[in-house]
Amino acid sequence: MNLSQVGEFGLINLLNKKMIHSPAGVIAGIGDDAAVLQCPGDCWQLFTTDMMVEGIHFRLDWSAYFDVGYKALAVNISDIAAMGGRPSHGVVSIAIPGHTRVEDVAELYRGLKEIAGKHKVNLVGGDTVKSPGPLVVNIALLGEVTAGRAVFRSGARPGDTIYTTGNLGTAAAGLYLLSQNGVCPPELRDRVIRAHLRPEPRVSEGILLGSLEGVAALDDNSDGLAAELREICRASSVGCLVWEKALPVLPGVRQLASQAGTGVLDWVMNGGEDYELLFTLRPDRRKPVEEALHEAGIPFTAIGVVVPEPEGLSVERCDGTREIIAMQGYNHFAE
Ligand SMILES: Nc1ncnc2c1ncn2[C@@H]1O[C@H](COP(=O)(O)OP(=O)(O)O)[C@@H](O)[C@H]1O
Ligand SMILES: Cc1ncc(C[n+]2csc(CCOP(=O)(O)OP(=O)(O)O)c2C)c(N)n1
Ligand SMILES: [Mg+2]
Ligand SMILES: [Mg+2]
Ligand SMILES: [Mg+2]
Repeated sequence: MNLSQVGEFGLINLLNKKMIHSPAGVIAGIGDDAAVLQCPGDCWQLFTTDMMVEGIHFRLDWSAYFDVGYKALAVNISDIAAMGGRPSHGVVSIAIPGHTRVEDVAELYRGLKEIAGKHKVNLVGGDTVKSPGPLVVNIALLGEVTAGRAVFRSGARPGDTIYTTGNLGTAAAGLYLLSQNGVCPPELRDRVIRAHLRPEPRVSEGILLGSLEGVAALDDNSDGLAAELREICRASSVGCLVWEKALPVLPGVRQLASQAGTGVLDWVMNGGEDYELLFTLRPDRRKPVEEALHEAGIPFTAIGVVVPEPEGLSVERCDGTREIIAMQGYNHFAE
Protein backbone atom coordinates (compact mmCIF):
# COMPACT_ATOMS: atom_id res chain seq x y z
CA MET A 1 0.00 0.00 0.00
CA ASN A 2 1.36 3.47 -0.70
CA LEU A 3 1.06 6.48 1.59
CA SER A 4 -1.33 8.43 -0.63
CA GLN A 5 -3.89 5.62 -0.31
CA VAL A 6 -4.21 6.18 3.46
CA GLY A 7 -3.24 9.87 3.68
CA GLU A 8 -1.53 11.57 6.61
CA PHE A 9 -4.36 11.05 9.09
CA GLY A 10 -5.09 7.48 7.98
CA LEU A 11 -1.43 6.67 8.55
CA ILE A 12 -1.49 8.11 12.08
CA ASN A 13 -4.63 6.03 12.79
CA LEU A 14 -2.84 2.89 11.64
CA LEU A 15 0.15 3.59 13.86
CA ASN A 16 -1.50 4.79 17.02
CA LYS A 17 -2.54 1.46 18.56
CA LYS A 18 -0.95 0.15 21.76
CA MET A 19 1.05 3.34 22.31
CA ILE A 20 0.27 3.88 26.02
CA HIS A 21 1.69 1.48 28.60
CA SER A 22 1.03 3.42 31.84
CA PRO A 23 -2.32 5.12 31.31
CA ALA A 24 -2.46 6.64 34.79
CA GLY A 25 -0.30 9.63 33.85
CA VAL A 26 -1.89 10.33 30.46
CA ILE A 27 -4.97 12.55 30.51
CA ALA A 28 -5.06 12.76 26.69
CA GLY A 29 -2.71 11.16 24.15
CA ILE A 30 -2.75 11.18 20.34
CA GLY A 31 -5.55 13.13 18.69
CA ASP A 32 -5.35 16.70 19.95
CA ASP A 33 -2.94 19.60 19.45
CA ALA A 34 -0.78 18.43 22.36
CA ALA A 35 -0.72 15.51 24.78
CA VAL A 36 -1.99 16.32 28.27
CA LEU A 37 -0.07 14.71 31.13
CA GLN A 38 -0.61 14.49 34.86
CA CYS A 39 1.93 16.44 36.89
CA PRO A 40 2.20 17.23 40.59
CA GLY A 41 0.36 20.29 41.85
CA ASP A 42 -2.46 22.28 40.33
CA CYS A 43 -1.36 22.04 36.70
CA TRP A 44 -1.40 19.69 33.77
CA GLN A 45 1.64 19.35 31.55
CA LEU A 46 1.28 19.76 27.76
CA PHE A 47 3.69 18.08 25.34
CA THR A 48 3.84 18.58 21.58
CA THR A 49 6.16 18.33 18.60
CA ASP A 50 6.08 19.70 15.04
CA MET A 51 8.77 19.35 12.38
CA MET A 52 9.70 21.59 9.47
CA VAL A 53 11.33 20.17 6.34
CA GLU A 54 13.00 22.23 3.61
CA GLY A 55 10.98 21.98 0.39
CA ILE A 56 7.79 21.03 2.25
CA HIS A 57 7.42 23.73 4.94
CA PHE A 58 9.86 26.36 3.70
CA ARG A 59 12.23 27.21 0.88
CA LEU A 60 15.50 28.93 1.55
CA ASP A 61 15.10 31.17 -1.50
CA TRP A 62 11.90 32.58 0.12
CA SER A 63 12.74 32.35 3.82
CA ALA A 64 15.71 33.77 5.69
CA TYR A 65 17.30 31.30 8.13
CA PHE A 66 16.02 33.61 10.88
CA ASP A 67 12.43 33.03 9.64
CA VAL A 68 12.92 29.25 9.58
CA GLY A 69 13.94 29.25 13.24
CA TYR A 70 11.19 31.66 14.20
CA LYS A 71 8.44 29.67 12.47
CA ALA A 72 9.70 26.29 13.73
CA LEU A 73 9.11 27.39 17.32
CA ALA A 74 6.00 29.47 16.50
CA VAL A 75 4.08 26.46 15.17
CA ASN A 76 4.88 24.43 18.28
CA ILE A 77 3.89 27.28 20.59
CA SER A 78 0.65 27.47 18.60
CA ASP A 79 -0.12 23.82 19.44
CA ILE A 80 0.27 24.64 23.16
CA ALA A 81 -1.92 27.74 22.71
CA ALA A 82 -4.54 25.53 21.04
CA MET A 83 -4.92 23.65 24.35
CA GLY A 84 -5.32 26.88 26.33
CA GLY A 85 -1.81 26.53 27.74
CA ARG A 86 1.44 28.44 28.18
CA PRO A 87 4.66 27.09 26.58
CA SER A 88 7.58 26.47 28.94
CA HIS A 89 10.56 24.33 27.81
CA GLY A 90 11.70 23.11 24.38
CA VAL A 91 14.35 20.91 22.78
CA VAL A 92 15.53 21.60 19.22
CA SER A 93 16.78 18.97 16.77
CA ILE A 94 18.36 19.98 13.50
CA ALA A 95 19.51 17.93 10.51
CA ILE A 96 21.82 20.17 8.49
CA PRO A 97 23.15 19.68 4.94
CA GLY A 98 26.97 19.66 5.03
CA HIS A 99 27.32 22.73 2.79
CA THR A 100 25.41 25.01 5.22
CA ARG A 101 27.39 27.97 6.61
CA VAL A 102 27.85 28.30 10.38
CA GLU A 103 26.52 31.87 10.13
CA ASP A 104 23.28 30.53 8.64
CA VAL A 105 22.71 28.09 11.50
CA ALA A 106 23.43 30.95 13.91
CA GLU A 107 20.78 33.04 12.13
CA LEU A 108 18.26 30.18 12.46
CA TYR A 109 18.99 30.18 16.19
CA ARG A 110 18.62 33.97 16.35
CA GLY A 111 15.06 33.50 15.02
CA LEU A 112 14.38 30.71 17.50
CA LYS A 113 15.65 32.78 20.40
CA GLU A 114 13.68 35.84 19.31
CA ILE A 115 10.32 34.09 19.61
CA ALA A 116 11.47 32.03 22.61
CA GLY A 117 12.17 35.34 24.35
CA LYS A 118 8.74 36.74 23.49
CA HIS A 119 7.03 33.74 25.07
CA LYS A 120 9.58 33.02 27.84
CA VAL A 121 10.36 29.55 26.46
CA ASN A 122 13.57 27.94 27.78
CA LEU A 123 15.45 25.98 25.12
CA VAL A 124 17.00 23.20 27.18
CA GLY A 125 18.57 20.79 24.69
CA GLY A 126 18.31 19.15 21.31
CA ASP A 127 20.23 17.12 18.76
CA THR A 128 22.48 18.00 15.82
CA VAL A 129 23.07 15.69 12.85
CA LYS A 130 24.10 15.93 9.20
CA SER A 131 21.40 15.70 6.55
CA PRO A 132 22.06 14.11 3.15
CA GLY A 133 19.24 16.24 1.70
CA PRO A 134 16.99 18.93 3.10
CA LEU A 135 17.40 21.06 6.21
CA VAL A 136 15.07 19.68 8.93
CA VAL A 137 14.16 21.39 12.20
CA ASN A 138 12.14 19.56 14.83
CA ILE A 139 11.08 20.99 18.15
CA ALA A 140 9.49 19.21 21.08
CA LEU A 141 7.83 21.62 23.45
CA LEU A 142 6.40 21.39 26.95
CA GLY A 143 3.75 23.70 28.29
CA GLU A 144 1.39 23.93 31.16
CA VAL A 145 -2.23 24.65 31.82
CA THR A 146 -4.21 24.93 35.05
CA ALA A 147 -5.56 21.47 35.89
CA GLY A 148 -8.99 21.02 34.34
CA ARG A 149 -8.61 24.08 32.08
CA ALA A 150 -7.24 22.44 28.90
CA VAL A 151 -9.67 22.87 26.01
CA PHE A 152 -9.91 19.81 23.75
CA ARG A 153 -11.11 19.35 20.18
CA SER A 154 -13.78 17.03 21.57
CA GLY A 155 -15.92 19.52 23.49
CA ALA A 156 -18.18 20.84 20.70
CA ARG A 157 -21.96 20.27 20.84
CA PRO A 158 -24.72 21.01 18.32
CA GLY A 159 -25.90 24.59 18.84
CA ASP A 160 -22.43 25.95 19.72
CA THR A 161 -21.30 28.95 17.69
CA ILE A 162 -18.01 28.51 15.78
CA TYR A 163 -15.48 31.36 16.00
CA THR A 164 -12.04 32.16 14.68
CA THR A 165 -9.55 34.74 15.90
CA GLY A 166 -7.99 37.10 13.33
CA ASN A 167 -8.23 36.67 9.56
CA LEU A 168 -8.11 33.56 7.39
CA GLY A 169 -6.35 32.95 4.08
CA THR A 170 -3.63 35.52 4.82
CA ALA A 171 -0.73 33.04 4.96
CA ALA A 172 -2.00 31.32 1.79
CA ALA A 173 -1.91 34.72 0.07
CA GLY A 174 1.71 35.09 1.21
CA LEU A 175 2.60 31.67 -0.16
CA TYR A 176 0.89 32.59 -3.43
CA LEU A 177 2.93 35.78 -3.79
CA LEU A 178 6.18 33.97 -3.00
CA SER A 179 5.53 31.06 -5.32
CA GLN A 180 3.73 32.74 -8.24
CA ASN A 181 5.33 36.21 -8.24
CA GLY A 182 1.85 37.78 -8.07
CA VAL A 183 1.60 41.58 -8.01
CA CYS A 184 0.02 43.66 -5.25
CA PRO A 185 0.53 46.87 -3.23
CA PRO A 186 3.72 46.74 -1.11
CA GLU A 187 1.99 47.07 2.30
CA LEU A 188 -0.32 44.14 1.54
CA ARG A 189 2.60 42.16 0.15
CA ASP A 190 4.63 42.70 3.33
CA ARG A 191 1.68 41.80 5.55
CA VAL A 192 0.72 38.54 3.84
CA ILE A 193 4.30 37.35 3.33
CA ARG A 194 5.04 38.07 6.98
CA ALA A 195 1.93 36.06 7.96
CA HIS A 196 3.35 33.12 5.99
CA LEU A 197 6.98 33.41 7.14
CA ARG A 198 6.57 34.53 10.76
CA PRO A 199 3.24 33.47 12.24
CA GLU A 200 2.46 34.82 15.71
CA PRO A 201 0.92 32.13 17.92
CA ARG A 202 -2.06 33.29 19.96
CA VAL A 203 -0.90 32.30 23.44
CA SER A 204 -2.59 34.94 25.61
CA GLU A 205 -5.76 34.47 23.56
CA GLY A 206 -5.71 30.69 24.18
CA ILE A 207 -5.16 31.17 27.90
CA LEU A 208 -8.04 33.65 28.11
CA LEU A 209 -10.33 31.32 26.13
CA GLY A 210 -9.41 28.43 28.45
CA SER A 211 -10.41 30.52 31.46
CA LEU A 212 -13.85 31.48 30.10
CA GLU A 213 -16.81 29.29 30.89
CA GLY A 214 -18.63 28.13 27.75
CA VAL A 215 -15.58 27.82 25.46
CA ALA A 216 -16.08 24.20 24.46
CA ALA A 217 -13.58 23.15 21.78
CA LEU A 218 -10.31 24.74 20.66
CA ASP A 219 -7.88 24.08 17.81
CA ASP A 220 -5.22 26.03 15.90
CA ASN A 221 -5.43 26.50 12.17
CA SER A 222 -2.35 24.87 10.61
CA ASP A 223 -4.00 22.80 7.86
CA GLY A 224 -6.87 25.06 6.74
CA LEU A 225 -10.41 25.53 8.03
CA ALA A 226 -11.76 22.42 6.26
CA ALA A 227 -9.18 20.17 7.94
CA GLU A 228 -9.41 21.73 11.40
CA LEU A 229 -13.23 21.70 11.45
CA ARG A 230 -13.14 18.09 10.29
CA GLU A 231 -10.93 17.33 13.32
CA ILE A 232 -13.42 19.01 15.67
CA CYS A 233 -16.29 17.11 13.94
CA ARG A 234 -14.49 13.79 14.34
CA ALA A 235 -13.38 14.36 17.94
CA SER A 236 -16.76 15.75 19.07
CA SER A 237 -19.05 13.55 16.89
CA VAL A 238 -20.76 16.60 15.42
CA GLY A 239 -21.16 18.38 12.08
CA CYS A 240 -20.36 22.02 11.31
CA LEU A 241 -22.02 24.63 9.12
CA VAL A 242 -19.79 27.53 8.00
CA TRP A 243 -21.28 30.84 6.82
CA GLU A 244 -19.18 31.91 3.81
CA LYS A 245 -20.46 35.49 4.14
CA ALA A 246 -19.02 35.75 7.66
CA LEU A 247 -15.47 34.52 6.93
CA PRO A 248 -12.94 37.17 8.01
CA VAL A 249 -10.63 37.77 5.06
CA LEU A 250 -8.58 40.93 4.41
CA PRO A 251 -10.06 42.83 1.42
CA GLY A 252 -6.68 42.75 -0.37
CA VAL A 253 -6.51 38.98 0.12
CA ARG A 254 -9.90 38.60 -1.58
CA GLN A 255 -8.55 40.56 -4.55
CA LEU A 256 -5.38 38.47 -4.65
CA ALA A 257 -7.42 35.26 -4.59
CA SER A 258 -9.46 36.33 -7.59
CA GLN A 259 -6.22 37.39 -9.33
CA ALA A 260 -4.88 33.90 -8.54
CA GLY A 261 -8.03 32.39 -10.06
CA THR A 262 -8.58 30.10 -7.05
CA GLY A 263 -11.26 31.98 -5.11
CA VAL A 264 -10.80 32.90 -1.50
CA LEU A 265 -12.82 29.96 -0.13
CA ASP A 266 -10.07 27.63 -1.36
CA TRP A 267 -7.40 29.61 0.51
CA VAL A 268 -9.50 29.69 3.70
CA MET A 269 -10.42 25.99 3.59
CA ASN A 270 -7.20 24.49 2.21
CA GLY A 271 -4.47 27.11 2.59
CA GLY A 272 -3.63 26.63 6.26
CA GLU A 273 -0.76 28.11 8.28
CA ASP A 274 -2.84 31.02 9.60
CA TYR A 275 -2.23 29.76 13.17
CA GLU A 276 -5.41 31.49 14.31
CA LEU A 277 -7.44 29.83 17.06
CA LEU A 278 -10.69 28.15 16.11
CA PHE A 279 -13.17 27.64 18.93
CA THR A 280 -16.76 26.77 19.69
CA LEU A 281 -18.87 28.45 22.30
CA ARG A 282 -22.10 27.47 24.07
CA PRO A 283 -24.89 29.72 22.75
CA ASP A 284 -25.90 31.03 26.18
CA ARG A 285 -22.31 32.21 26.81
CA ARG A 286 -21.87 34.25 23.64
CA LYS A 287 -22.46 37.64 25.25
CA PRO A 288 -20.05 37.42 28.22
CA VAL A 289 -17.30 35.69 26.22
CA GLU A 290 -17.56 38.19 23.35
CA GLU A 291 -17.37 41.02 25.90
CA ALA A 292 -14.26 39.51 27.52
CA LEU A 293 -12.57 39.13 24.11
CA HIS A 294 -13.46 42.74 23.14
CA GLU A 295 -12.10 43.99 26.44
CA ALA A 296 -8.82 42.11 25.85
CA GLY A 297 -8.57 43.61 22.33
CA ILE A 298 -8.69 40.19 20.64
CA PRO A 299 -10.05 40.17 17.07
CA PHE A 300 -12.62 37.41 16.55
CA THR A 301 -15.52 36.51 14.24
CA ALA A 302 -18.44 34.08 14.50
CA ILE A 303 -18.16 31.95 11.34
CA GLY A 304 -20.75 29.20 11.75
CA VAL A 305 -22.63 26.82 13.95
CA VAL A 306 -22.13 23.28 15.21
CA VAL A 307 -24.85 20.91 13.90
CA PRO A 308 -25.73 17.24 14.52
CA GLU A 309 -23.22 14.71 13.13
CA PRO A 310 -25.38 13.39 10.24
CA GLU A 311 -25.43 16.88 8.68
CA GLY A 312 -21.65 16.65 8.14
CA LEU A 313 -19.37 19.56 7.31
CA SER A 314 -21.06 22.09 5.04
CA VAL A 315 -20.95 25.70 3.96
CA GLU A 316 -23.77 28.18 3.41
CA ARG A 317 -22.61 30.00 0.29
CA CYS A 318 -23.09 33.75 -0.12
CA ASP A 319 -26.08 33.08 -2.44
CA GLY A 320 -27.86 31.16 0.36
CA THR A 321 -27.31 27.66 -1.02
CA ARG A 322 -25.83 25.02 1.24
CA GLU A 323 -23.23 22.50 0.09
CA ILE A 324 -21.08 19.81 1.65
CA ILE A 325 -17.43 20.84 2.01
CA ALA A 326 -15.43 18.37 -0.05
CA MET A 327 -12.19 20.29 0.47
CA GLN A 328 -9.81 18.44 2.79
CA GLY A 329 -7.25 21.04 3.83
CA TYR A 330 -3.53 20.29 3.86
CA ASN A 331 -2.61 16.60 3.93
CA HIS A 332 1.03 15.55 3.68
CA PHE A 333 0.27 12.49 1.57
CA ALA A 334 -2.53 13.77 -0.65
CA GLU A 335 -1.97 12.93 -4.31
N1 LIG B 1 4.09 9.81 13.86
C1 LIG B 1 3.22 9.98 14.86
N2 LIG B 1 3.17 9.12 15.91
C2 LIG B 1 2.30 9.32 16.92
N3 LIG B 1 1.42 10.32 16.97
C3 LIG B 1 1.41 11.20 15.95
C4 LIG B 1 2.30 11.09 14.85
N4 LIG B 1 2.07 12.11 14.00
C5 LIG B 1 1.09 12.84 14.54
N5 LIG B 1 0.67 12.31 15.72
C6 LIG B 1 -0.41 12.82 16.59
O1 LIG B 1 -1.59 12.92 15.80
C7 LIG B 1 -2.32 14.09 16.13
C8 LIG B 1 -2.52 14.93 14.89
O2 LIG B 1 -1.26 15.43 14.45
P1 LIG B 1 -1.16 16.80 13.67
O3 LIG B 1 -2.19 16.85 12.62
O4 LIG B 1 0.27 17.00 13.27
O5 LIG B 1 -1.54 17.84 14.81
P2 LIG B 1 -1.38 19.41 14.77
O6 LIG B 1 -2.06 19.88 13.51
O7 LIG B 1 -2.09 19.85 16.01
O8 LIG B 1 0.09 19.71 14.79
C9 LIG B 1 -1.56 14.77 17.25
O9 LIG B 1 -2.14 14.43 18.48
C10 LIG B 1 -0.15 14.21 17.11
O10 LIG B 1 0.52 14.16 18.36
C1 LIG C 1 7.63 25.65 0.25
C2 LIG C 1 6.26 25.52 0.86
N1 LIG C 1 5.27 24.91 0.17
C3 LIG C 1 4.04 24.73 0.72
C4 LIG C 1 3.78 25.20 1.99
C5 LIG C 1 2.40 25.02 2.59
N2 LIG C 1 2.36 24.07 3.69
C6 LIG C 1 3.35 23.23 4.00
S1 LIG C 1 3.03 22.29 5.33
C7 LIG C 1 1.49 22.98 5.52
C8 LIG C 1 0.53 22.54 6.61
C9 LIG C 1 1.06 22.76 8.01
O1 LIG C 1 2.17 21.94 8.30
P1 LIG C 1 2.02 20.59 9.11
O2 LIG C 1 3.32 19.89 9.11
O3 LIG C 1 0.83 19.81 8.60
O4 LIG C 1 1.72 21.18 10.55
P2 LIG C 1 0.73 20.59 11.67
O5 LIG C 1 -0.63 20.43 11.04
O6 LIG C 1 1.33 19.29 12.12
O7 LIG C 1 0.76 21.64 12.74
C10 LIG C 1 1.27 23.93 4.53
C11 LIG C 1 0.03 24.72 4.37
C12 LIG C 1 4.84 25.84 2.66
N3 LIG C 1 4.70 26.31 3.91
N4 LIG C 1 6.04 26.00 2.09
MG1 LIG D 1 1.61 18.41 14.06
MG1 LIG E 1 0.73 21.78 14.75
MG1 LIG F 1 -0.91 19.25 9.48
